Amino acid sequence: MDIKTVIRTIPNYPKDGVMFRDITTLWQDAAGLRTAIDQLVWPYAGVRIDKVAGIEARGFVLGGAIAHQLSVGFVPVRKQGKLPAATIGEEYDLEYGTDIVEIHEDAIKEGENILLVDDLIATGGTAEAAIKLIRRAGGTVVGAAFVIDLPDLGGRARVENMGVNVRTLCEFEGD
Ligand SMILES: O=P(O)(O)OC[C@H]1O[C@H](OP(=O)(O)OP(=O)(O)O)[C@H](O)[C@@H]1O
Ligand SMILES: Nc1ncnc2[nH]cnc12
Repeated sequence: MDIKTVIRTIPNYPKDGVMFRDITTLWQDAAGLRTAIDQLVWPYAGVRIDKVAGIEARGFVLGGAIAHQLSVGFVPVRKQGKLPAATIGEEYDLEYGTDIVEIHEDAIKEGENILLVDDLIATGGTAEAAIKLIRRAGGTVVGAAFVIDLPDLGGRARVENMGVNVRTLCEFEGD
């Protein structure tokens, strides 16, 4: 099945000029969700993965399903102030201003292999911050998996320049 055909586009959301790629229409399609999870996971067959890290909020849905499929644990990468125990954080740039993502400081152990998961990569700023966090915690990022790539925004190259292998399932040009 063609994953791209079940991703809905909402023009001018959340603001004028943005073509919002809405993955909820893929999630609500049983075949679409199953296909996306299977296609994201199969390249990592035979690769040692100790945990999946998923980025808030849409990366939680996909990352949770992938962790289950791989029979490994899941680490939430959350926006600042949402995690209850001691955290480490990393700042990243937004279009206007900055934000911070955090993980629990005991979520990843030295030497663990981590697969990073999110729904979409745009500028790559969020993924870059998550990779820095995982590395600071002692983890090795063995791959970064996304359903959607917005290639015009350069995120894939940014993450690959950090030495991380990137897997994406479809591209939307012109964002
Ligand atoms: O590559 P980037 O330019 O960093 O953008 C990609 C990020 O933006 C979206 O999340 P958003 O920050 O909108 O949060 P949400 O999932 O909580 O809505 C998306 O789910 C990625 O996490
Ligand atoms: N165009 C877009 N659609 C959905 N999520 C996004 N995150 C950043 N850009 C996006």
